Amino acid sequence: MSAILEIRDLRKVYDGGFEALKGVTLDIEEGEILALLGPNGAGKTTLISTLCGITEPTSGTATVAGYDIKTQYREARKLIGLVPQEINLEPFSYVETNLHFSRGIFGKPRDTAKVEEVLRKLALWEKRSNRVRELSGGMKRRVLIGKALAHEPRVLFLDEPTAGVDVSLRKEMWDVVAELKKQGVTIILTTHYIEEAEAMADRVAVIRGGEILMVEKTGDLMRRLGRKELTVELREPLAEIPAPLAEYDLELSADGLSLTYRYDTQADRTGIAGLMRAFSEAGIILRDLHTSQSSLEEIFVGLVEGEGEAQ
Ligand SMILES: Nc1ncnc2c1ncn2[C@@H]1O[C@H](COP(=O)(O)OP(=O)(O)OP(=O)(O)O)[C@@H](O)[C@H]1O
Repeated sequence: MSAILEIRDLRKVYDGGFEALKGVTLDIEEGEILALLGPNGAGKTTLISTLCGITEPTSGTATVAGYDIKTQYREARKLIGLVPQEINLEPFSYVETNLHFSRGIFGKPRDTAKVEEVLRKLALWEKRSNRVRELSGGMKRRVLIGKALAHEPRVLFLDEPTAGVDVSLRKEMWDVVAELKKQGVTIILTTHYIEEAEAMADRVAVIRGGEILMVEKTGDLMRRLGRKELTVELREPLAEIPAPLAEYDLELSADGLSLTYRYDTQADRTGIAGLMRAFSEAGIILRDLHTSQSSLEEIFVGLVEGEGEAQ
């Protein structure tokens, strides 16, 4: 896979001096779903708006399929579809008309077959002749996605697709996103919910205070989320991990004086009792023990705190 979006040291300082993006660098692979996870005010919308050309970056660069978002704005923007957070549809407009109109804005010729394809993909074909006001909330959100897809973009931004929607609608949205991924669309979605990132995303980028704190595959992230570390200080240094301890996930420090054991707090058994027995059988004398949470947990605790402050 190759990167379709390359973001390099992107900064945004708003008029008045507030620095909303502090040098964001990120690559997004073609066909992947990336969740941008962060508390209120983290800079998620600013990042999306900057990439879509709604907000000017103060410095740094970004390219979409090689096109620079500033110097080759038109080419770059054509490749992007943006689904905003708010439902901003004209209530009396017809579903199908919205999609035709959207294609027109991007200078694409009228294409009934293409619009039909998008409407079918979003299970909206039966509703094509309905007015927006006659649709359910979930359908309206799908029309927004349809509008964003009508000009055949390669990258789709979904800004909080499920903010304020009920559980069944949230699941419906997850299914729509999964279907789009199958069709090869690259998707970047913003969310406050770890659960949502887990359900949809291939990778998660955590943003806070205008900085990307980490980017990681969703599966790895979830595995690490429930993990803790036990550090065992030894009286005598070890040259290597002794054979009786080989079955445990242990890491020996460079000075040989401490061993770190990672365990899953959500597992039925942490394995600590067995590990302690193995230490004793191997004749290893312990000086001290302490546990710590993995840094990822700290990041998430920090995120939750950040969210609390903003509300
Ligand atoms: N036009 C603006 N002028 C000045 N500051 C702004 C402007 N737009 C956003 N900000 C500030 O930039 C920071 C990032 O805002 P942004 O909307 O990007 O965050 P977000 O992560 O999308 O938050 P939310 O989850 O609440 O939508 C916030 O502190 C916000 O107040």
